[in-house]
Amino acid sequence: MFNLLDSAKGSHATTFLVASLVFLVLKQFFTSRKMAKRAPGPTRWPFLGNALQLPQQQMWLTFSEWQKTYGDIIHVDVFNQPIIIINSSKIAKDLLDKRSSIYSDRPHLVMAGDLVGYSDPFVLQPYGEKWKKQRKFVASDFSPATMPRYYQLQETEVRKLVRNVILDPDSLFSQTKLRIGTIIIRVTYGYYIKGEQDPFLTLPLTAMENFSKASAPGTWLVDFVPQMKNMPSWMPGAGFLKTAKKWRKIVWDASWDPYNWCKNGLETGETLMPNLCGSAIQSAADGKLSKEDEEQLVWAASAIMGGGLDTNMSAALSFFLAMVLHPAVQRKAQAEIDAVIGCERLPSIADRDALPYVRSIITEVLRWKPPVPLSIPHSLTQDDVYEGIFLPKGALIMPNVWHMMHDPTSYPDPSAFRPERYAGADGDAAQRRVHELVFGFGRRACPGVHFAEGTLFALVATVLATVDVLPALDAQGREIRPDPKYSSGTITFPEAFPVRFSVRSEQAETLLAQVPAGPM
Ligand code: HEM
Repeated sequence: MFNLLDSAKGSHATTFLVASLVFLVLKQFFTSRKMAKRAPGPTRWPFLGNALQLPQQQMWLTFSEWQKTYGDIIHVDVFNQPIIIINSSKIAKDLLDKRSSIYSDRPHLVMAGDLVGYSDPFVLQPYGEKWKKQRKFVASDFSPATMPRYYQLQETEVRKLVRNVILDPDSLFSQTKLRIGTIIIRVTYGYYIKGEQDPFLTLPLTAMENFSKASAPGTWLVDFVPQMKNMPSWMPGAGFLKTAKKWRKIVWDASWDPYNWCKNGLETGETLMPNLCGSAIQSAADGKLSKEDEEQLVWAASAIMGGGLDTNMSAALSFFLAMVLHPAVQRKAQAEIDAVIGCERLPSIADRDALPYVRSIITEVLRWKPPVPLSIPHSLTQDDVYEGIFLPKGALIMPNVWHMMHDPTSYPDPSAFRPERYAGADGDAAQRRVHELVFGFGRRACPGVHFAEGTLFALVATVLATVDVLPALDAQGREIRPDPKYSSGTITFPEAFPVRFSVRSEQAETLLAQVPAGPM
Protein backbone atom coordinates (compact mmCIF):
# COMPACT_ATOMS: atom_id res chain seq x y z
CA MET A 1 0.00 0.00 0.00
CA PHE A 2 2.76 2.36 1.09
CA ASN A 3 4.74 1.60 -2.10
CA LEU A 4 1.72 2.03 -4.31
CA LEU A 5 0.97 5.51 -2.87
CA ASP A 6 4.58 6.48 -3.25
CA SER A 7 4.70 5.49 -6.89
CA ALA A 8 1.34 7.24 -7.51
CA LYS A 9 2.79 10.43 -5.98
CA GLY A 10 5.88 9.97 -8.16
CA SER A 11 3.86 9.64 -11.36
CA HIS A 12 1.80 12.78 -10.45
CA ALA A 13 5.01 14.69 -9.95
CA THR A 14 6.38 13.48 -13.29
CA THR A 15 3.13 14.37 -15.08
CA PHE A 16 3.18 17.82 -13.46
CA LEU A 17 6.80 18.35 -14.44
CA VAL A 18 6.21 17.28 -18.04
CA ALA A 19 3.01 19.41 -18.28
CA SER A 20 4.89 22.45 -16.92
CA LEU A 21 7.70 21.96 -19.39
CA VAL A 22 5.27 21.58 -22.29
CA PHE A 23 3.46 24.75 -21.11
CA LEU A 24 6.71 26.73 -20.90
CA VAL A 25 7.87 25.56 -24.32
CA LEU A 26 4.46 26.40 -25.86
CA LYS A 27 4.39 29.79 -24.11
CA GLN A 28 7.86 30.56 -25.37
CA PHE A 29 6.85 29.41 -28.85
CA PHE A 30 3.63 31.43 -28.98
CA THR A 31 5.25 34.61 -27.71
CA SER A 32 8.37 34.21 -29.83
CA ARG A 33 8.88 36.09 -33.05
CA LYS A 34 8.21 32.89 -35.02
CA MET A 35 4.57 32.85 -33.97
CA ALA A 36 4.13 36.61 -33.66
CA LYS A 37 2.70 38.16 -36.78
CA ARG A 38 3.55 41.50 -38.26
CA ALA A 39 1.18 44.37 -37.61
CA PRO A 40 -1.43 45.02 -40.29
CA GLY A 41 -0.89 47.71 -42.88
CA PRO A 42 -1.60 48.66 -46.48
CA THR A 43 -0.64 46.17 -49.21
CA ARG A 44 3.02 46.38 -50.20
CA TRP A 45 4.60 46.35 -53.64
CA PRO A 46 7.74 44.32 -54.27
CA PHE A 47 10.90 46.37 -53.53
CA LEU A 48 8.99 49.69 -53.21
CA GLY A 49 6.96 48.44 -50.26
CA ASN A 50 4.51 51.18 -49.33
CA ALA A 51 6.63 54.03 -50.73
CA LEU A 52 3.90 55.17 -53.10
CA GLN A 53 1.20 55.18 -50.42
CA LEU A 54 3.07 57.44 -47.99
CA PRO A 55 1.62 60.93 -48.37
CA GLN A 56 3.96 63.88 -48.84
CA GLN A 57 1.75 66.27 -46.88
CA GLN A 58 0.68 66.02 -43.23
CA MET A 59 1.27 62.29 -42.90
CA TRP A 60 -0.32 62.25 -39.46
CA LEU A 61 -3.75 62.77 -41.02
CA THR A 62 -3.36 59.79 -43.37
CA PHE A 63 -2.01 57.61 -40.54
CA SER A 64 -5.01 58.63 -38.48
CA GLU A 65 -7.33 57.57 -41.34
CA TRP A 66 -5.46 54.27 -41.64
CA GLN A 67 -6.17 53.62 -37.96
CA LYS A 68 -9.82 52.95 -38.86
CA THR A 69 -8.77 50.13 -41.20
CA TYR A 70 -5.62 48.72 -39.63
CA GLY A 71 -5.86 49.63 -35.95
CA ASP A 72 -3.47 51.09 -33.39
CA ILE A 73 -0.22 49.52 -34.63
CA ILE A 74 0.43 49.73 -38.35
CA HIS A 75 3.39 48.25 -40.21
CA VAL A 76 4.57 49.82 -43.44
CA ASP A 77 7.76 49.19 -45.39
CA VAL A 78 9.59 51.64 -47.57
CA PHE A 79 12.34 50.00 -49.64
CA ASN A 80 12.64 47.30 -46.95
CA GLN A 81 12.85 49.83 -44.11
CA PRO A 82 10.12 48.80 -41.64
CA ILE A 83 8.14 51.67 -40.13
CA ILE A 84 5.81 51.09 -37.18
CA ILE A 85 3.11 53.71 -36.74
CA ILE A 86 1.55 53.82 -33.28
CA ASN A 87 -1.86 55.43 -32.93
CA SER A 88 -2.53 54.64 -29.27
CA SER A 89 -1.08 56.45 -26.27
CA LYS A 90 -1.14 53.24 -24.20
CA ILE A 91 0.91 51.32 -26.75
CA ALA A 92 3.30 54.25 -27.25
CA LYS A 93 3.93 54.36 -23.50
CA ASP A 94 4.14 50.56 -23.16
CA LEU A 95 6.87 50.49 -25.79
CA LEU A 96 8.71 53.82 -25.72
CA ASP A 97 8.48 54.48 -21.96
CA LYS A 98 8.37 51.02 -20.39
CA ARG A 99 10.75 49.31 -22.81
CA SER A 100 12.92 52.38 -23.29
CA SER A 101 16.16 50.38 -23.09
CA ILE A 102 15.50 49.08 -26.63
CA TYR A 103 13.34 51.92 -28.03
CA SER A 104 15.63 54.93 -27.48
CA ASP A 105 17.75 54.95 -30.60
CA ARG A 106 17.14 57.32 -33.48
CA PRO A 107 16.76 56.18 -37.05
CA HIS A 108 19.83 56.52 -39.17
CA LEU A 109 18.79 59.28 -41.56
CA VAL A 110 21.22 59.50 -44.43
CA MET A 111 20.07 62.89 -45.71
CA ALA A 112 19.51 64.72 -42.40
CA GLY A 113 22.24 62.88 -40.44
CA ASP A 114 25.16 61.76 -42.62
CA LEU A 115 24.88 64.38 -45.34
CA VAL A 116 23.65 67.53 -43.57
CA GLY A 117 25.09 66.79 -40.12
CA TYR A 118 21.97 66.94 -37.94
CA SER A 119 23.06 63.74 -36.18
CA ASP A 120 25.80 65.66 -34.32
CA PRO A 121 23.38 67.58 -32.03
CA PHE A 122 21.76 65.08 -29.67
CA VAL A 123 18.26 65.30 -31.13
CA LEU A 124 19.30 62.83 -33.82
CA GLN A 125 22.35 61.28 -32.11
CA PRO A 126 22.26 57.48 -31.91
CA TYR A 127 21.53 56.20 -28.39
CA GLY A 128 25.09 55.97 -27.02
CA GLU A 129 27.91 57.71 -25.16
CA LYS A 130 27.86 61.00 -27.13
CA TRP A 131 24.11 61.30 -26.66
CA LYS A 132 24.49 60.65 -22.90
CA LYS A 133 27.26 63.23 -22.55
CA GLN A 134 25.23 65.89 -24.36
CA ARG A 135 22.11 65.24 -22.27
CA LYS A 136 24.28 65.46 -19.15
CA PHE A 137 25.60 68.88 -20.24
CA VAL A 138 22.05 70.29 -20.35
CA ALA A 139 20.35 68.35 -17.54
CA SER A 140 20.87 70.76 -14.66
CA ASP A 141 20.32 73.98 -16.69
CA PHE A 142 16.85 72.76 -17.70
CA SER A 143 15.73 71.02 -14.50
CA PRO A 144 12.56 72.33 -12.76
CA ALA A 145 14.68 73.78 -9.92
CA THR A 146 16.68 75.98 -12.34
CA MET A 147 13.64 77.44 -14.09
CA PRO A 148 13.14 80.57 -11.90
CA ARG A 149 16.56 81.77 -13.13
CA TYR A 150 14.95 82.41 -16.53
CA TYR A 151 11.60 83.91 -15.49
CA GLN A 152 12.65 87.54 -15.80
CA LEU A 153 14.11 87.06 -19.27
CA GLN A 154 11.06 85.12 -20.48
CA GLU A 155 8.62 87.69 -19.06
CA THR A 156 10.53 90.71 -20.39
CA GLU A 157 10.84 89.34 -23.92
CA VAL A 158 7.17 88.37 -24.25
CA ARG A 159 6.15 91.81 -22.95
CA LYS A 160 8.25 93.36 -25.71
CA LEU A 161 6.54 91.05 -28.18
CA VAL A 162 3.09 92.23 -27.09
CA ARG A 163 4.13 95.89 -27.10
CA ASN A 164 5.46 95.60 -30.65
CA VAL A 165 2.56 93.65 -32.17
CA ILE A 166 0.09 96.21 -30.81
CA LEU A 167 1.92 98.80 -32.94
CA ASP A 168 2.27 96.51 -35.96
CA PRO A 169 -0.04 93.44 -35.97
CA ASP A 170 1.44 92.29 -39.30
CA SER A 171 4.73 91.68 -37.48
CA LEU A 172 3.20 88.87 -35.37
CA PHE A 173 5.17 86.06 -37.03
CA SER A 174 8.49 87.92 -37.21
CA GLN A 175 8.14 89.25 -33.64
CA THR A 176 7.37 85.76 -32.33
CA LYS A 177 10.49 84.43 -34.04
CA LEU A 178 12.59 87.30 -32.73
CA ARG A 179 11.45 87.12 -29.10
CA ILE A 180 11.45 83.34 -28.74
CA GLY A 181 14.81 83.23 -30.49
CA THR A 182 16.19 85.93 -28.19
CA ILE A 183 15.12 83.97 -25.11
CA ILE A 184 16.64 80.62 -26.09
CA ILE A 185 19.85 82.07 -27.56
CA ARG A 186 20.41 84.19 -24.45
CA VAL A 187 20.14 81.18 -22.11
CA THR A 188 22.25 78.98 -24.36
CA TYR A 189 25.13 81.37 -25.18
CA GLY A 190 24.53 84.55 -23.16
CA TYR A 191 24.20 86.48 -26.43
CA TYR A 192 21.47 89.10 -26.84
CA ILE A 193 19.98 89.15 -30.36
CA LYS A 194 20.29 92.60 -31.93
CA GLY A 195 17.39 92.37 -34.35
CA GLU A 196 15.56 90.22 -36.86
CA GLN A 197 18.53 90.19 -39.26
CA ASP A 198 21.12 89.19 -36.64
CA PRO A 199 22.93 86.13 -38.13
CA PHE A 200 22.97 84.49 -34.70
CA LEU A 201 19.19 84.32 -35.15
CA THR A 202 18.77 83.92 -38.91
CA LEU A 203 21.28 81.05 -39.21
CA PRO A 204 19.66 78.75 -36.62
CA LEU A 205 16.21 79.63 -37.96
CA THR A 206 17.30 78.60 -41.43
CA ALA A 207 18.94 75.47 -39.98
CA MET A 208 15.62 74.56 -38.31
CA GLU A 209 13.66 75.17 -41.47
CA ASN A 210 16.05 72.85 -43.28
CA PHE A 211 15.88 70.31 -40.44
CA SER A 212 12.15 70.01 -40.85
CA LYS A 213 12.61 69.34 -44.56
CA ALA A 214 15.68 67.09 -44.22
CA SER A 215 14.16 64.88 -41.50
CA ALA A 216 10.63 64.57 -42.89
CA PRO A 217 10.20 60.81 -43.16
CA GLY A 218 9.75 59.39 -46.64
CA THR A 219 10.95 62.54 -48.41
CA TRP A 220 14.50 61.60 -49.44
CA LEU A 221 15.16 58.57 -51.58
CA VAL A 222 18.72 58.44 -50.26
CA ASP A 223 17.32 57.57 -46.79
CA PHE A 224 16.08 54.30 -48.25
CA VAL A 225 18.83 53.73 -50.82
CA PRO A 226 21.93 54.85 -48.84
CA GLN A 227 24.32 53.91 -51.67
CA MET A 228 23.01 57.00 -53.47
CA LYS A 229 25.05 59.23 -51.15
CA ASN A 230 28.18 58.11 -53.02
CA MET A 231 26.92 59.01 -56.49
CA PRO A 232 28.87 61.75 -58.34
CA SER A 233 27.30 65.16 -57.74
CA TRP A 234 27.14 65.89 -61.52
CA MET A 235 24.83 62.92 -62.18
CA PRO A 236 21.16 63.54 -62.91
CA GLY A 237 19.19 62.97 -59.70
CA ALA A 238 22.10 64.02 -57.46
CA GLY A 239 20.70 67.49 -56.74
CA PHE A 240 20.15 66.42 -53.13
CA LEU A 241 23.95 66.32 -52.63
CA LYS A 242 24.27 70.02 -53.47
CA THR A 243 21.37 70.83 -51.16
CA ALA A 244 23.00 68.80 -48.38
CA LYS A 245 26.33 70.59 -48.76
CA LYS A 246 24.68 74.01 -48.56
CA TRP A 247 22.61 73.02 -45.52
CA ARG A 248 25.64 71.46 -43.76
CA LYS A 249 27.52 74.76 -43.73
CA ILE A 250 24.49 76.47 -42.20
CA VAL A 251 24.30 73.87 -39.38
CA TRP A 252 28.03 74.29 -38.73
CA ASP A 253 28.00 78.09 -38.62
CA ALA A 254 24.77 78.24 -36.60
CA SER A 255 26.37 75.99 -33.96
CA TRP A 256 30.01 77.15 -33.77
CA ASP A 257 29.68 80.93 -34.28
CA PRO A 258 27.64 81.69 -31.13
CA TYR A 259 29.69 79.17 -29.14
CA ASN A 260 32.94 80.88 -30.15
CA TRP A 261 31.40 84.26 -29.31
CA CYS A 262 30.57 82.98 -25.82
CA LYS A 263 33.99 81.42 -25.30
CA ASN A 264 35.80 84.58 -26.43
CA GLY A 265 33.56 86.66 -24.17
CA LEU A 266 34.65 84.58 -21.19
CA GLU A 267 38.29 84.93 -22.17
CA THR A 268 38.09 88.71 -22.53
CA GLY A 269 36.12 89.00 -19.27
CA GLU A 270 33.03 90.46 -20.96
CA THR A 271 30.08 90.14 -18.60
CA LEU A 272 27.57 87.59 -19.83
CA MET A 273 24.27 86.48 -18.43
CA PRO A 274 24.60 82.95 -16.91
CA ASN A 275 24.22 80.58 -19.81
CA LEU A 276 24.59 76.92 -20.76
CA CYS A 277 27.90 77.17 -22.63
CA GLY A 278 29.52 79.69 -20.30
CA SER A 279 28.71 77.62 -17.19
CA ALA A 280 29.94 74.39 -18.81
CA ILE A 281 33.25 76.00 -19.81
CA GLN A 282 33.73 77.62 -16.40
CA SER A 283 33.02 74.43 -14.50
CA ALA A 284 35.57 72.41 -16.51
CA ALA A 285 38.90 71.68 -14.82
CA ASP A 286 41.09 74.83 -15.20
CA GLY A 287 38.21 76.44 -17.13
CA LYS A 288 39.28 74.51 -20.23
CA LEU A 289 37.30 71.72 -21.87
CA SER A 290 38.98 68.82 -23.66
CA LYS A 291 38.59 68.91 -27.44
CA GLU A 292 36.10 66.04 -27.34
CA ASP A 293 34.05 67.66 -24.53
CA GLU A 294 34.05 71.00 -26.32
CA GLU A 295 32.70 69.39 -29.46
CA GLN A 296 29.93 67.64 -27.54
CA LEU A 297 29.07 70.88 -25.73
CA VAL A 298 28.77 72.74 -29.04
CA TRP A 299 26.36 70.11 -30.37
CA ALA A 300 24.42 69.93 -27.09
CA ALA A 301 23.95 73.71 -27.17
CA SER A 302 22.97 73.56 -30.81
CA ALA A 303 20.31 70.91 -29.99
CA ILE A 304 18.93 73.10 -27.23
CA MET A 305 18.83 76.19 -29.42
CA GLY A 306 17.23 74.27 -32.30
CA GLY A 307 14.84 72.39 -30.03
CA GLY A 308 13.69 75.60 -28.39
CA LEU A 309 13.03 77.63 -31.53
CA ASP A 310 10.40 76.23 -33.91
CA THR A 311 8.51 74.11 -31.38
CA ASN A 312 7.80 77.08 -29.12
CA MET A 313 7.04 79.32 -32.09
CA SER A 314 4.53 76.82 -33.42
CA ALA A 315 2.73 76.67 -30.06
CA ALA A 316 2.81 80.47 -29.65
CA LEU A 317 1.34 81.07 -33.11
CA SER A 318 -1.32 78.39 -32.59
CA PHE A 319 -2.27 80.20 -29.39
CA PHE A 320 -2.82 83.50 -31.26
CA LEU A 321 -4.85 81.68 -33.90
CA ALA A 322 -7.00 79.97 -31.26
CA MET A 323 -7.67 83.32 -29.59
CA VAL A 324 -8.79 84.97 -32.84
CA LEU A 325 -11.22 82.10 -33.35
CA HIS A 326 -12.48 81.86 -29.76
CA PRO A 327 -13.33 85.21 -28.16
CA ALA A 328 -15.35 83.55 -25.36
CA VAL A 329 -12.25 81.64 -24.20
CA GLN A 330 -10.34 84.95 -24.08
CA ARG A 331 -13.02 86.63 -21.99
CA LYS A 332 -13.10 83.77 -19.49
CA ALA A 333 -9.29 83.80 -19.11
CA GLN A 334 -9.25 87.60 -18.79
CA ALA A 335 -11.83 87.41 -16.00
CA GLU A 336 -9.59 84.92 -14.18
CA ILE A 337 -6.50 87.12 -14.60
CA ASP A 338 -8.36 90.29 -13.53
CA ALA A 339 -9.67 88.54 -10.40
CA VAL A 340 -6.33 87.03 -9.37
CA ILE A 341 -3.74 89.60 -10.55
CA GLY A 342 -5.75 92.82 -10.84
CA CYS A 343 -4.66 95.67 -13.10
CA GLU A 344 -1.75 97.13 -11.11
CA ARG A 345 0.87 94.71 -12.38
CA LEU A 346 1.48 92.26 -15.21
CA PRO A 347 1.22 88.51 -14.57
CA SER A 348 4.43 86.57 -13.98
CA ILE A 349 5.36 82.92 -14.33
CA ALA A 350 5.23 82.60 -10.54
CA ASP A 351 1.44 83.17 -10.80
CA ARG A 352 0.97 79.88 -12.67
CA ASP A 353 -0.63 77.89 -9.84
CA ALA A 354 -3.23 80.61 -9.28
CA LEU A 355 -4.37 80.70 -12.94
CA PRO A 356 -5.74 77.24 -13.80
CA TYR A 357 -7.85 78.37 -16.76
CA VAL A 358 -4.87 80.13 -18.35
CA ARG A 359 -2.86 76.92 -17.88
CA SER A 360 -5.61 74.88 -19.49
CA ILE A 361 -5.54 77.15 -22.57
CA ILE A 362 -1.86 76.24 -23.03
CA THR A 363 -2.63 72.53 -22.72
CA GLU A 364 -5.50 72.84 -25.18
CA VAL A 365 -3.24 74.62 -27.70
CA LEU A 366 -0.74 71.75 -27.44
CA ARG A 367 -3.51 69.15 -27.84
CA TRP A 368 -5.36 70.98 -30.63
CA LYS A 369 -2.25 71.58 -32.74
CA PRO A 370 0.67 69.50 -31.37
CA PRO A 371 3.83 71.21 -32.71
CA VAL A 372 5.56 67.87 -33.46
CA PRO A 373 2.59 65.76 -34.64
CA LEU A 374 4.54 62.55 -35.26
CA SER A 375 7.00 63.26 -32.45
CA ILE A 376 10.60 62.56 -33.51
CA PRO A 377 10.91 58.93 -34.67
CA HIS A 378 12.65 56.45 -32.37
CA SER A 379 14.40 53.33 -33.60
CA LEU A 380 14.22 49.81 -32.20
CA THR A 381 17.57 48.18 -31.35
CA GLN A 382 16.41 44.54 -31.13
CA ASP A 383 13.52 42.35 -32.28
CA ASP A 384 10.52 42.68 -30.00
CA VAL A 385 7.05 41.19 -29.59
CA TYR A 386 4.11 43.20 -28.29
CA GLU A 387 0.81 41.40 -27.68
CA GLY A 388 1.56 38.84 -30.37
CA ILE A 389 2.81 41.43 -32.87
CA PHE A 390 6.34 41.17 -34.16
CA LEU A 391 8.34 44.40 -34.23
CA PRO A 392 11.65 44.03 -36.09
CA LYS A 393 15.04 45.36 -35.03
CA GLY A 394 15.86 48.58 -36.88
CA ALA A 395 12.19 49.54 -37.32
CA LEU A 396 11.47 53.24 -37.26
CA ILE A 397 8.86 53.90 -34.56
CA MET A 398 6.51 56.79 -35.25
CA PRO A 399 4.08 57.71 -32.47
CA ASN A 400 1.16 59.51 -34.12
CA VAL A 401 0.71 62.05 -31.34
CA TRP A 402 -1.72 64.03 -33.49
CA HIS A 403 -4.08 61.05 -33.58
CA MET A 404 -3.72 60.43 -29.83
CA MET A 405 -4.65 64.07 -29.22
CA HIS A 406 -7.66 63.81 -31.57
CA ASP A 407 -9.00 60.45 -30.49
CA PRO A 408 -12.70 61.15 -29.79
CA THR A 409 -12.85 58.50 -27.05
CA SER A 410 -10.35 60.56 -25.00
CA TYR A 411 -11.27 64.01 -26.38
CA PRO A 412 -14.90 64.26 -27.52
CA ASP A 413 -15.38 66.60 -30.49
CA PRO A 414 -11.59 66.67 -30.84
CA SER A 415 -11.26 69.47 -33.38
CA ALA A 416 -13.08 71.91 -31.05
CA PHE A 417 -10.83 74.23 -28.99
CA ARG A 418 -12.16 73.71 -25.48
CA PRO A 419 -9.93 74.40 -22.43
CA GLU A 420 -12.85 73.28 -20.22
CA ARG A 421 -11.73 69.70 -20.94
CA TYR A 422 -9.27 70.15 -18.07
CA ALA A 423 -11.74 71.50 -15.50
CA GLY A 424 -12.63 69.62 -12.33
CA ALA A 425 -10.80 67.48 -9.81
CA ASP A 426 -8.98 65.49 -12.52
CA GLY A 427 -7.92 68.69 -14.36
CA ASP A 428 -4.22 68.68 -13.47
CA ALA A 429 -3.87 64.98 -14.28
CA ALA A 430 -5.73 65.51 -17.59
CA GLN A 431 -3.29 68.33 -18.47
CA ARG A 432 -0.33 66.15 -17.55
CA ARG A 433 -1.59 63.38 -19.85
CA VAL A 434 -1.47 65.81 -22.79
CA HIS A 435 1.98 67.21 -21.96
CA GLU A 436 3.44 63.72 -21.43
CA LEU A 437 2.56 62.79 -25.01
CA VAL A 438 3.21 66.10 -26.77
CA PHE A 439 6.74 66.39 -25.32
CA GLY A 440 7.81 62.87 -26.31
CA PHE A 441 8.67 59.55 -24.77
CA GLY A 442 11.02 57.61 -22.53
CA ARG A 443 14.69 58.52 -22.43
CA ARG A 444 14.29 60.77 -25.46
CA ALA A 445 11.51 62.91 -23.94
CA CYS A 446 12.02 66.64 -24.47
CA PRO A 447 14.60 68.06 -22.02
CA GLY A 448 13.18 71.57 -22.60
CA VAL A 449 9.65 70.82 -21.40
CA HIS A 450 9.78 72.99 -18.23
CA PHE A 451 11.46 75.82 -20.05
CA ALA A 452 8.91 75.68 -22.88
CA GLU A 453 6.03 75.68 -20.39
CA GLY A 454 7.49 78.77 -18.72
CA THR A 455 7.86 80.72 -21.96
CA LEU A 456 4.36 79.74 -23.09
CA PHE A 457 2.80 80.68 -19.78
CA ALA A 458 4.53 84.08 -19.78
CA LEU A 459 3.27 84.71 -23.31
CA VAL A 460 -0.31 83.54 -22.86
CA ALA A 461 -0.84 85.28 -19.51
CA THR A 462 0.73 88.56 -20.71
CA VAL A 463 -1.28 88.64 -23.93
CA LEU A 464 -4.57 87.92 -22.19
CA ALA A 465 -3.89 90.42 -19.41
CA THR A 466 -3.13 93.30 -21.76
CA VAL A 467 -4.88 92.93 -25.13
CA ASP A 468 -7.90 91.51 -26.94
CA VAL A 469 -6.75 89.35 -29.86
CA LEU A 470 -9.22 90.09 -32.66
CA PRO A 471 -9.85 89.10 -36.26
CA ALA A 472 -8.48 91.64 -38.76
CA LEU A 473 -11.02 93.71 -40.71
CA ASP A 474 -11.42 93.77 -44.49
CA ALA A 475 -11.85 96.95 -46.59
CA GLN A 476 -15.59 96.97 -45.77
CA GLY A 477 -14.90 96.70 -42.05
CA ARG A 478 -16.03 93.05 -41.85
CA GLU A 479 -14.13 90.58 -39.67
CA ILE A 480 -11.86 88.11 -41.51
CA ARG A 481 -12.19 84.71 -39.86
CA PRO A 482 -8.88 82.86 -40.48
CA ASP A 483 -8.92 79.32 -41.83
CA PRO A 484 -6.46 77.28 -39.73
CA LYS A 485 -4.11 75.80 -42.34
CA TYR A 486 -0.90 74.10 -41.22
CA SER A 487 2.44 73.29 -42.84
CA SER A 488 3.84 69.76 -43.24
CA GLY A 489 7.26 68.66 -41.98
CA THR A 490 8.51 67.43 -38.61
CA ILE A 491 7.40 70.65 -36.88
CA THR A 492 4.15 72.14 -38.10
CA PHE A 493 3.16 75.83 -38.16
CA PRO A 494 -0.03 77.72 -38.91
CA GLU A 495 0.11 79.59 -42.20
CA ALA A 496 0.17 83.39 -41.84
CA PHE A 497 -3.22 84.79 -40.79
CA PRO A 498 -4.38 88.37 -40.32
CA VAL A 499 -4.94 89.60 -36.76
CA ARG A 500 -5.67 92.79 -34.83
CA PHE A 501 -4.89 93.77 -31.24
CA SER A 502 -6.80 96.14 -29.00
CA VAL A 503 -5.22 97.24 -25.70
CA ARG A 504 -7.50 96.36 -22.80
CA SER A 505 -6.82 99.39 -20.60
CA GLU A 506 -4.64 102.45 -20.13
CA GLN A 507 -2.98 100.75 -17.19
CA ALA A 508 -2.01 97.80 -19.42
CA GLU A 509 -0.48 100.23 -21.92
CA THR A 510 1.48 102.00 -19.18
CA LEU A 511 2.76 98.74 -17.72
CA LEU A 512 3.92 97.53 -21.15
CA ALA A 513 5.58 100.89 -21.86
CA GLN A 514 7.72 100.48 -18.72
CA VAL A 515 9.43 97.36 -20.07
CA PRO A 516 13.05 98.25 -20.96
CA ALA A 517 13.83 98.10 -24.68
CA GLY A 518 17.38 96.71 -24.49
CA PRO A 519 18.97 93.53 -23.14
CA MET A 520 18.59 92.45 -19.55
C1 HEM B 1 6.21 73.62 -27.16
C2 HEM B 1 7.48 73.37 -27.11
C3 HEM B 1 8.13 72.03 -27.35
C4 HEM B 1 7.60 70.86 -27.80
C5 HEM B 1 6.16 70.56 -28.17
C6 HEM B 1 8.68 69.89 -27.87
C7 HEM B 1 8.52 68.57 -28.27
C8 HEM B 1 9.56 67.68 -28.38
C9 HEM B 1 9.40 66.33 -28.85
C10 HEM B 1 8.10 65.69 -29.30
C11 HEM B 1 10.63 65.75 -28.83
C12 HEM B 1 10.97 64.32 -29.26
C13 HEM B 1 10.83 63.39 -28.07
C14 HEM B 1 11.00 61.94 -28.44
O1 HEM B 1 11.84 61.62 -29.28
O2 HEM B 1 10.28 61.10 -27.89
C15 HEM B 1 11.56 66.73 -28.35
C16 HEM B 1 12.92 66.51 -28.21
C17 HEM B 1 13.81 67.49 -27.86
N1 HEM B 1 13.52 68.78 -27.45
FE1 HEM B 1 11.67 69.60 -27.34
N2 HEM B 1 9.84 70.49 -27.47
C18 HEM B 1 9.55 71.80 -27.13
C19 HEM B 1 10.43 72.74 -26.65
C20 HEM B 1 11.77 72.53 -26.45
C21 HEM B 1 12.67 73.48 -25.85
C22 HEM B 1 12.27 74.86 -25.30
C23 HEM B 1 13.91 72.92 -25.88
C24 HEM B 1 15.20 73.49 -25.37
C25 HEM B 1 15.29 74.24 -24.29
C26 HEM B 1 13.79 71.60 -26.48
C27 HEM B 1 14.83 70.73 -26.72
C28 HEM B 1 14.68 69.44 -27.20
C29 HEM B 1 15.80 68.54 -27.45
C30 HEM B 1 17.28 68.87 -27.31
C31 HEM B 1 15.25 67.30 -27.85
C32 HEM B 1 16.00 66.02 -28.24
C33 HEM B 1 15.99 65.04 -27.09
C34 HEM B 1 16.74 63.74 -27.37
O3 HEM B 1 16.76 63.28 -28.51
O4 HEM B 1 17.32 63.17 -26.43
N3 HEM B 1 12.48 71.40 -26.81
N4 HEM B 1 10.90 67.89 -28.07
